[in-house]
Amino acid sequence: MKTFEELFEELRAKVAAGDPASGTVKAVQGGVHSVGKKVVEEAAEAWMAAEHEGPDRAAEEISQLLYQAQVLMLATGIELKDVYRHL
Ligand SMILES: N=c1c2ncn([C@@H]3O[C@H](COP(=O)(O)OP(=O)(O)OP(=O)(O)O)[C@@H](O)[C@H]3O)c2ncn1[C@@H]1O[C@H](COP(=O)(O)O)[C@@H](O)[C@H]1O
Repeated sequence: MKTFEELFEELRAKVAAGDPASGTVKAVQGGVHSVGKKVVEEAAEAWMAAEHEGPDRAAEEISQLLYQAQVLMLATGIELKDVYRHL
């Protein structure tokens, strides 16, 4: 189990190091347009799971949505504090 902040730090470090085994590094290299499509895809899957598949499946899809949101932040050069100041 990991928190939102712990996941972001893990992904940030992998991107900074250019870890060749990391799917996140590949996704960030694919650019904002490609990552943005994954955000929309996971948002739709989270919605469908919440409406039709129950809370466990919804939680799983929401975790993927949060992950893709973090990948979008990394692809855009946005840090946690840049987002948090809007909350
Ligand atoms: N939380 C995630 C995570 N959620 C989703 N994904 C990836 O995002 C992609 C989602 O693509 P798809 O929509 O095709 O997923 P899917 O397999 O069809 O599943 P569904 O959405 O249909 O349920 C897949 O490649 C997943 O592996 C994730 N990849 C990584 N993480 C975390 O990020 C860490 C670093 O990962 P790497 O960068 O790969 O080392 C990992 O340890 C995990 O903690």
